[in-house]
Amino acid sequence: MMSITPAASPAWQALQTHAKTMHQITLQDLFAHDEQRFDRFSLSLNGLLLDYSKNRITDETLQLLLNLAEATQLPQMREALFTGEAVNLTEGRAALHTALRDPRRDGAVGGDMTILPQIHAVLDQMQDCVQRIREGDWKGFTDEPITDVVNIGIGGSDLGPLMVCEALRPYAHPRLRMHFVSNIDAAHLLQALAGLKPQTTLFIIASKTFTTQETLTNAHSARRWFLEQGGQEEDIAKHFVAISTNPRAVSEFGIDPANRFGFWDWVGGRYSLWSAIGLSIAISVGMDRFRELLAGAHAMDQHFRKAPLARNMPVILGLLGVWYHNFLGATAHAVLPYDQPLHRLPAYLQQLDMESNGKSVDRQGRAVHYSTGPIIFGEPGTNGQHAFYQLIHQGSHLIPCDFLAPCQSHYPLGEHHEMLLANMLAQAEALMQGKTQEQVAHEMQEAGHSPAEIAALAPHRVFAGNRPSNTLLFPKLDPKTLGMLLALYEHKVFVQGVIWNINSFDQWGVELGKQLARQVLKDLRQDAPPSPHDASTQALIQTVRRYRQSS
Ligand SMILES: O=P(O)(O)OC[C@H]1O[C@](O)(CO)[C@@H](O)[C@@H]1O
Repeated sequence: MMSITPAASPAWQALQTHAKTMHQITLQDLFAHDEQRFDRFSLSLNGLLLDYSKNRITDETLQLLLNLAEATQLPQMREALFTGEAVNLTEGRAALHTALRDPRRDGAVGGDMTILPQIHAVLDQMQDCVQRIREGDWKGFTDEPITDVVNIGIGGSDLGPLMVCEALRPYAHPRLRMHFVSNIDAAHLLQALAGLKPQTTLFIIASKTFTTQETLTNAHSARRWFLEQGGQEEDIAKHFVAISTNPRAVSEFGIDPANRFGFWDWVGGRYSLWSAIGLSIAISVGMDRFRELLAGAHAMDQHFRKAPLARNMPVILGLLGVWYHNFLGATAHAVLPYDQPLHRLPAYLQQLDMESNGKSVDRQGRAVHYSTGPIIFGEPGTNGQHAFYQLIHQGSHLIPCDFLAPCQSHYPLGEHHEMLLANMLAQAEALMQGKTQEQVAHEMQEAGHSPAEIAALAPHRVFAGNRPSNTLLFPKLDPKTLGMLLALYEHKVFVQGVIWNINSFDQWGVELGKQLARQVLKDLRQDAPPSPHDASTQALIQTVRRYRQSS
């Protein structure tokens, strides 16, 4: 573990010096002088290709970044992650999501022989439930098969399962419709329930803690809806299952203990789709596909654990992010899937990355004096092109981008997919190459513009270029590939957390708002006595009370 801060290490300082020279060199120059650039700066694993050649790096940059990884003890921390050390030190816990996708039914995880049998027992329990639902043997209270599954959860108990169910929709069971309710705004629950029949609906209450306000409130409202629509108390067992580490709270809610799928405190919420939290995924695509998803993640785990740092995909992605973020002044990172089924990937990655690395205190509790986690945003292409790409191309921020696409679509239709891919490749090229004032002037001249028009308009049409991106290409978005992709990002986030010497596995920053909301909820009641708030919050509370009184 680092005793000096990473920024004080010689490796960090060498990168700072190097960054000054790299400010003078453009990507266009780097490509012009190096025909082997793609070969040297690309990696592939089981068909997943990472092209990182369009980054503002040289061999020296990479070497210096690798030195930083060694100086911050990345190899040792990586081993600590896989062997179940308490890497989440503020909560005194391991972060063993990698064990969830370990295919071995027994054996040791860091010396512990109990973990793998427990994981596989829950997978077997899931398999039984999934099979019964998919084959129509899990019957509702009128003896009809289940047609609709409503996952009630939030954060990691929603974003991962929802994103994967959307991504793998081509593999979905034709009878089963999946619904996801996360927001405490009743619009979400009521819209999901509209049109559902209680006798053919199964609710999955997904909450690691089973104390989360949004999930518990939605779960109780769903339970009331079920009873009001004709279900009886004794039918709850057929229509409600829970996924939680908290058996007591599950029983108190009234769910049959046999319908609880457990997991463990060493599974972080945002790393939990591989656990029973993935039940909705398994119901939708089947247990074999769910196991393929796990197998893909496991393949990436093996690669991350064993490949040399210089040829290691998550390490390379993590180091590139550190390079831009800490040495070239980037503050954001765009994730741009050119695949509509991956439309929730950016939202999922927001939690994975920003909840993990949005920290400003290091592992020793000291304030950090360097930037940590970037702002993650994105949308599927080509939609994003017509929204925020303007800023990426011509704005004043440096925003490294990840482009992702399958080369074959599950939805072949005319030339749609070729057009989609052409747009993605063109965007990455445009960001890198840009367009000079001379090129613009020449084009305008050819189009018949006058010299005055050219002088006035050309500066607005110039693209500086030199804007970096990674491209991830794969044959098709199947469960295994998706598993690899998601584990790739998990490990990238881990790598960055190690370099920044922060704990990527806690999330204390979400607590204060939750705590204050309890008091504000009381204060919103019409007859609430005044309680201390700042003038702004006080006035807003009064306004809400006034507006809620008027019809
Ligand atoms: O699964 P739970 O315990 O309901 O928590 C949901 C989410 O809430 C958080 O704790 C943040 O509020 C996330 O980390 C977690 O994924």
